[in-house]
Amino acid sequence: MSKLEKSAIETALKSLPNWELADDGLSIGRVYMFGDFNAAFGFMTRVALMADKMDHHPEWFNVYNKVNVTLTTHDAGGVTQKDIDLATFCDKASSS
Ligand SMILES: C[C@H](O)[C@H](O)[C@H]1CNC2=NC(N)=NC(=O)C2=N1
Repeated sequence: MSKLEKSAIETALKSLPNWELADDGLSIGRVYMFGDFNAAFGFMTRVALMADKMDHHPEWFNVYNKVNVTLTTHDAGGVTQKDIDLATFCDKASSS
């Protein structure tokens, strides 16, 4: 899958308002806050199952109720449609 141009990433992020393009342009990221660790880990579990189905895995960091998610496509060396699709799923999974 090929790397998206910066303008295409910015267009896609209009539908993902809490996501930001990293300064180096190579990844997108978002911080999620949950009520407690149980809710945060439930989110991570839902995303992990989908990520494995997609064969596309997040870089993330969890402390208690906070999850920092970074998405990039290593194989392409930047952001691809797979990152946009997984970010869209993360947003859905964060409210289910
Ligand atoms: C062999 C396997 O398909 C690849 O290594 C997959 C696994 N998961 C991946 N996840 C992410 N985020 N980027 C990749 O390029 C990637 N590649």
